Amino acid sequence: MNHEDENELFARLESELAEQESADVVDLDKVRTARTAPPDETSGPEGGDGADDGAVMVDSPAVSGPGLMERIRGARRNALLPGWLRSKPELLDAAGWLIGHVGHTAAYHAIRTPYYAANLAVRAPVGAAKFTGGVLRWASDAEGAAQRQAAADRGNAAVADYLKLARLRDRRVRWRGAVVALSLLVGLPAALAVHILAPTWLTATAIGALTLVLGRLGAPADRPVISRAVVPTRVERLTSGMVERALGSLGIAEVNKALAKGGEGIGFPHPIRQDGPGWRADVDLPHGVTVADIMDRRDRLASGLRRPVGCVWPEPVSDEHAGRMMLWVGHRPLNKVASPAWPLAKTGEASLFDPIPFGTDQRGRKVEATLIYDNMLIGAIPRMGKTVALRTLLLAAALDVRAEVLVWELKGTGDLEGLEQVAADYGSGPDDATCTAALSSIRYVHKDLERRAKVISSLPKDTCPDKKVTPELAAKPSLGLHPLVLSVDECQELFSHPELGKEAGELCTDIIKRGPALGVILLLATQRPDKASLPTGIKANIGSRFCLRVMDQDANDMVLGTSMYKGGIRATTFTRSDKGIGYLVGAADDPQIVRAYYTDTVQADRICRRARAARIKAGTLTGHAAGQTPERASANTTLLADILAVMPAKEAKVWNETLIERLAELRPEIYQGWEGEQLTAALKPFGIETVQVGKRVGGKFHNRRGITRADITRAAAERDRNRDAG
Ligand SMILES: Nc1ncnc2c1ncn2[C@@H]1O[C@H](COP(=O)(O)OP(=O)(O)OP(=O)(O)O)[C@@H](O)[C@H]1O
Repeated sequence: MNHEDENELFARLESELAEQESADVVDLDKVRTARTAPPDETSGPEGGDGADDGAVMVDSPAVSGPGLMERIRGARRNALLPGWLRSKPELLDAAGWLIGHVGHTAAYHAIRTPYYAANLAVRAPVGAAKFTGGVLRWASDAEGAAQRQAAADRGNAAVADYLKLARLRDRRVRWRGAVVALSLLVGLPAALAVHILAPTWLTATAIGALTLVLGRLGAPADRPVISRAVVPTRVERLTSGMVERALGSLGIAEVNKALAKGGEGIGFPHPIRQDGPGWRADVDLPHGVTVADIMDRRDRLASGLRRPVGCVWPEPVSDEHAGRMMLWVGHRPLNKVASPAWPLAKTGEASLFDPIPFGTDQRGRKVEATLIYDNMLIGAIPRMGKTVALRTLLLAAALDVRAEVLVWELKGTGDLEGLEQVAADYGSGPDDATCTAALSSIRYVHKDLERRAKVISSLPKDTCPDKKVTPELAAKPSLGLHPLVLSVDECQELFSHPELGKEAGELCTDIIKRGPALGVILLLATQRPDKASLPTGIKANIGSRFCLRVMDQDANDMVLGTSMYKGGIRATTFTRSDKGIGYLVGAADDPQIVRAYYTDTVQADRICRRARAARIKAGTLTGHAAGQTPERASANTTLLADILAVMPAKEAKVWNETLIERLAELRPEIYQGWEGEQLTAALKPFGIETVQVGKRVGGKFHNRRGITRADITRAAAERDRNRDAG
């Protein structure tokens, strides 16, 4: 393009730009320069305006991110001492193991000492012969015989060598013979002198020692006299190669691609190290692979590592990216490691305001749970350890003398019967009567929420600044703000009850929502964590969850919370023998794998006797345990009066549905939406049964469930009598 062309182009450009409404001012010199300058790497594909704005590259060559100080401040500090030295239980565990190991070895050999002695005595003659033969061979320079023979066999060519060797032998035999002769000359009379002059014990010790030495010498190399007290199991050290090999065996395409590239995609941000009784590897999985993908294949990973499944525990690292995996490989399967005793089993009291010992993690470290301001749901398939875990929490509650404990065990096997001696209310059985009583107990707790809320709101701000129960407030019996623990084992029996379930679910949901600040703790255990047996409100609001083995994703998420399965927290990976082992969510920031402490019914009974004695001393034994009628509440204290109000005296019997319609008109806030079964259940605690009521409607005769007015008046009179007497 010549100069004229260029001028024409810029003239046109100038006029076009002048026509634009925005009338942007363009620096023509710059545009000229841009045309003549070499193409700028930073300009975008559109050029034009971009040249002026200085388009930004997607990947800036400039170093960005936190500065030096920020990086130094954000750096992770390694612990001064190894984990096992900082954790008392781990230290005690290690010390206990060492003492046990040494003790076992000593006892093992002590028992076998007579056998070892006899064995050595039998072998001593062989040993003596071996010793004599050895001395003779040494004195006669037998070790050089082979060389001398070889030199002799080579004939004249090796005469000089032979003569040299023969001279060497003569010299050796001469001085070695002298040593032997001298030893005999001094040794034999010395031995004789010891035999005659020394006390018997010294002679016996000398003969014993000689026998042992000769016996040891006489033992064949392949049959040692002393057998091994412990056979160490060889645990192969975990290496990055093993981890990569195991990951490669999972059939995950991204991992295989990363490994095919030479392992570039799998990283190890920290060295693999010993962590408690196992190895810990921090692994950066290939891009796009999440820890959940690996956890899903835990059994295959274990196979790839050539370790039992119970030894292999991959976990996400919550404050890292989704591909950072903490792989812990134990020396022994978790379910084979002896479970430590519950720390409060023999002595001690508990405070529900402090963390209470609940179990241990894979590394044997104590895991605690704080019950106050919280609730807990425990779920699993049958026989995995729900009741045992619940019992541990209840035993801790029993050991806090301030706590009022209400125990409902709806299986009927008496797994929690030890707690009857401390419980303010107690019941065992899956029958309707127990479920009804449990519901009354729940109503009592629910009603108490209101009282507690009123007490707290009436307290001055300096006594109760956070508007919640504190240990100081709980210690004042006049306020009635002590911890109130309500537990329902096999709660599915109640929640899926055709008549009682709806009300129980609603009340428990309310207790879960309002109870924590008011010192009310709800503990639920279920073996059927499904929609029908676990009201949504409970599932959504419960704070802490412990999920032992379950069979599918739905049950997992029902207990642990929505999306836990997707996040890799999968109680489905536990095996049949992982009893008492589960995911504990909510007790700490991250989900933890915990083996709950195990206490059997005999131990539980003993602990409860201790707790009862402490409660008697503190004057806090109440209700059922104290032989009093437990405090329970009926569905509605005004129900009887309400029914009498809507059922005129001339009407002897009325259908449930008609009664509900009238009640709903009277008090819609209470009775709206009630169903016939709910009314039946609400009347049960008063001892009122529904009956068949026949009625003609539109010329047709209908028979439906209904209520007799006489029953209501009788129940109301009885209640009033009791009230007056009380
Ligand atoms: N923490 C534990 N450590 C070792 N073994 C345990 C542990 N918890 C439970 N077990 C074993 O599992 C068995 C069943 O426990 P538990 O009765 O608590 O199960 P469950 O889930 O409540 O059963 P179900 O659903 O039938 O009531 C116990 O008898 C015990 O042998």
